[in-house]
Amino acid sequence: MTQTTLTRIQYQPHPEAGRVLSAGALTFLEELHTRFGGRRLALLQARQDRQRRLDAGELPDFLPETADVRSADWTVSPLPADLQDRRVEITGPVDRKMVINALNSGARMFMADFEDASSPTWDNCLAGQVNLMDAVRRTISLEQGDRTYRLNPTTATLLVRPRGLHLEEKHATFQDSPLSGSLFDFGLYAYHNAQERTTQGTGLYFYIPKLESHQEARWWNDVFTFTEQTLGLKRGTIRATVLIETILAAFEMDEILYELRDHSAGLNCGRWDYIFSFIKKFRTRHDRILPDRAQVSMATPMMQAYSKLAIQTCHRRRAPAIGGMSAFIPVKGDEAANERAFAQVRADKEREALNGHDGTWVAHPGMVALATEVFDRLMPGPNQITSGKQADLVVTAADLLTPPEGSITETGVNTNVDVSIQYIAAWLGGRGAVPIHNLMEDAATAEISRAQLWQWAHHEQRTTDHGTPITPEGLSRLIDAHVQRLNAEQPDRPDHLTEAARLLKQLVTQDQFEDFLTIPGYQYLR
Ligand SMILES: CC(=O)SCCNC(=O)CCNC(=O)[C@H](O)C(C)(C)COP(=O)(O)OP(=O)(O)OC[C@H]1O[C@@H](n2cnc3c(N)ncnc32)[C@H](O)[C@@H]1OP(=O)(O)O
Ligand SMILES: O=CC(=O)O
Ligand SMILES: [Mg+2]
Repeated sequence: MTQTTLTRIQYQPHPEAGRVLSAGALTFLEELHTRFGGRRLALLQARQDRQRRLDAGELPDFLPETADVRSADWTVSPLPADLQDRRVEITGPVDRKMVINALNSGARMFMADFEDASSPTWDNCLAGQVNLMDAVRRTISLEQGDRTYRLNPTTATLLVRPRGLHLEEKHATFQDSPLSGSLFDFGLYAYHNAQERTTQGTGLYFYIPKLESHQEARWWNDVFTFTEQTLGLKRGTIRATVLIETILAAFEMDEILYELRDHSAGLNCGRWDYIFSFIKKFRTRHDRILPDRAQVSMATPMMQAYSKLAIQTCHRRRAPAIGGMSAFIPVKGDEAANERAFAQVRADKEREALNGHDGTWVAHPGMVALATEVFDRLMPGPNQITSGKQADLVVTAADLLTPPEGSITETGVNTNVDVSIQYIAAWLGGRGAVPIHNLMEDAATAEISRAQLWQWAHHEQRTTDHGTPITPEGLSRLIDAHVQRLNAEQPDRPDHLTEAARLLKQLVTQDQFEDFLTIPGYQYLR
C-alpha cells in the first residue's frame, strides 16, 4: 500500500494510478467517504433489519407513511435533450474494446457497467476509469491483431453504472476501512469527466443498481447534490436512472423518483436481479418458491405487474421507463438457433414497446438493429411518456408477490449448477459477463442460478419430472460431477473451476443464505 501525501486514502499500486488516483481525485473520494460512508453502512444495516422482519413473516406493501408522495401531483425535472430518446441502450463491461464497440454500435445509449457485467478486480476498476476518460475525450483507441478500434463520428450517449451499495473497494482504504465501491466508481467518473461533459453541453449520466428503499435513493441524491456543489456543476447536471431490480424497491417507485426528482432520468426494469431479489427476500417462505429460472419470464403475471407498474409510475411523473435485458445473444455457426435467439429478443422487445416502455436494453451489438426496428415501428415519438399506456392499471401487492406457477426440472437443476460454476470461474478470472449456452450470463443471472439451488435444497424440493430430492449433499455431488465434465471437455482451460466449485458448494449448502455471491467471491479477487 502507498501512502499519498494529500489525503489519507491508501491504495494498492497500479500502472494507471497516477492518472486515475490523482491528488485531486483522492481528495474528492476522501470527502465522499467521510460524508457518506457512515450513512451507507447504516443503510446496509437497515437492509439486515428489514430482512429479519421478512424472515419473521412480514410481507412488503406500499408504505403508509409515504401515501402523500404517491397521491400528490409532481413530476421529475425535465429531461435533458440527449436523454429524451433512449429507444435502444446497449450495456457492457468497461473493457476497452467493448467500450469502443458499444459506443459505435448504433444504439442511442451505452451503459458502461462496473456492476453486473464487471468483475471488480483492481485492474478492471482502474482500467475502466481510464477507458471512460478516453471515451469522453474521444481519444480512445485500441490496436488488436490487425484491427484498429476507434470511435465513429456519431456515438451512443454514455451512462455509467457504479457498483451497488453492498460492495466495497478493498484496494483503496481510509483509516484501514475499505471505500465504498459505489462511491469509488461514481466519484472517479464524476471527478474526471465533469468539466469535459459540461463543456460538451451534456451531463454526467448514471444508472443506479440494486436499491432497496427510497432512503437509499435519498442517499444517492445527497451524493449527487454534494458532487455538483463541490465540482461547481449546475444542479441537475447529474442524472440517474434507478434500476428497479429488487422486490422491495417495486413498492417504492414513486418515492424513489421523488427523492431523486432533480436528478432523475427515470427507472429501468432490471429483471434478473429482481428475480434474484424475490428468492433472496423470501428465503424463509415455503409459499414463495420459484420454478426453473427459464420459466420465470417477463410474460408471467408477476413480472408483467412489476414492469407495467414501473411504466405507469414513471409516466405519471414524466420520467422514462426503460425495459430490461433479454439474455439471448447471436449464435455463431447454428443458423436455426440464431433465428430462435432473434425471435426471442424480438418478442421481448415487442412486448416492452407495446406495454409502453420508452426504450430497452440489448446485450450485444448484433441485437441493436432488431431492437431499433421494433421501437421505431411501435414507438413513433422519442418516448411514450405521454402515451397514456398503463394509465388505468391497478397493481396490488398480491400481484407483485404471487410467484408464477411452474416446475423444477432435472434440466433446471443441472443448468443452474453448470451456469453457476462456469460464471463464478469466469468472474474469479476477471470476466464479469460471459456467453454460456448461447445466453448472456452476468452477476445477476448467476445469482438467480445459485440462489435457486439453495432455495430448492433448503425447502426440500423434488424435481417435478423425476422426483429426485434436491439436497445439499446431492448438490455437492452434482457440482463435483459438473467440474469433472467441464475439465474433461477442456482440459487445458486456464481457469478457476476448483475455487468456483468450492465457493458454489459453500453458497448452496450452508444454512445461511448469502446475500450476494460477489461478497465472499471478492475475497478471491486481486
Ligand atoms: C442483468 C444485467 O445487468 S444485464 C447488463 C449487464 N450485462 C451485460 O452488459 C452483458 C453485455 N454483453 C456482453 O458482455 C457480451 O455480449 C457477451 C459476454 C455476452 C458475449 O460477448 P462475446 O463472447 O465477446 O460475443 P461475440 O464474440 O459474439 O462478440 C462479437 C463482437 O461484438 C462485441 N461485443 C459483444 N457484446 C458487446 C457489448 N455488450 N458491447 C460492446 N461490444 C460487444 C465483441 O467485443 C466482439 O467484438 P469484435 O468483433 O470487435 O472482436
Ligand atoms: O441489471 C439488470 C438486471 O436485470 O439485473
Ligand atoms: Mg442487475
